[in-house]
Amino acid sequence: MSQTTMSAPTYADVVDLDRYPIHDLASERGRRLVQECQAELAETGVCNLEGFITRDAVARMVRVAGELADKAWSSDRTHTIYFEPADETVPTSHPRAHQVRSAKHGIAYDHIPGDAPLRRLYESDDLTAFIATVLEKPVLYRSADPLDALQITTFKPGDELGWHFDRSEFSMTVMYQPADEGGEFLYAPGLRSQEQEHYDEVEQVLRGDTSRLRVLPAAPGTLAFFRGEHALHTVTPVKGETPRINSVLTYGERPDMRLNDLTSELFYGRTSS
Ligand SMILES: O=C(O)CCC(=O)C(=O)O
Ligand SMILES: [Fe+2]
Repeated sequence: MSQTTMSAPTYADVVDLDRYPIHDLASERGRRLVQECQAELAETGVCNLEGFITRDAVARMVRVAGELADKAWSSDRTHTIYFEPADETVPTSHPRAHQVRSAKHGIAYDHIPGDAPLRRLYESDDLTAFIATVLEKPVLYRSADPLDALQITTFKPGDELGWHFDRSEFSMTVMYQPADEGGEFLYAPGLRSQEQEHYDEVEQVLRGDTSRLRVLPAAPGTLAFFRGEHALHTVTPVKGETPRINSVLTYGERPDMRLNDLTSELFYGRTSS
């Protein structure tokens, strides 16, 4: 009797594969998972997969973050929501001139050990293929940025991430430890598009209009993905004692995607070029 053997994925201990069979997308359950994600993305602008990362992998990543704490770059700076220099030709209330504050502690990709659970998952082609399938992209690439492709971020009390559009097309976030209070991911899905900047709508959000905003649920082990290039988003200031710890995994449709020097200096204190 012949038997088909499939070798276990290199990230089999990292993902709850019974619930989220990203190693077997062609199966009926795999196809259903893709369809559910697509429906959620279409409806809410985000696909939020609770319990995607195993409890053990979450605990190990919290440990890795602690062990690498002295490698983290601590930033506390203002910047524009586009991560570009402020436009001095427009009024200060205009989105191109508006300044926000970001303060966080970022451990760059090149510091994360090769055997860390999230690094093994990020570097697996299965995860990239899963996202590409959900987004109906014929091809998708992991970021080519040696610092920003994958990182671990700690937000301590008072830290926050100001309103912004991502420089990368797609991001995934993985939550390891939410804050007791604050540290919420707020977003306005599809606020701008490839064709249109929608400055008026952006300015309304920056002025405090909450009508377009959604909150992303953030239990430990949740993996979420969204089009951060088009959704204006923020992480609200962390309150209480527990630091918020998560990772961002970045992707693009081009194989050569990297941060601009301004953003790299801001979040890692160095550039990779
Ligand atoms: O920490 C988060 O939940 C989001 C991070 C983010 O938006 C970013 O790094 O660009
Ligand atoms: Fe972002």
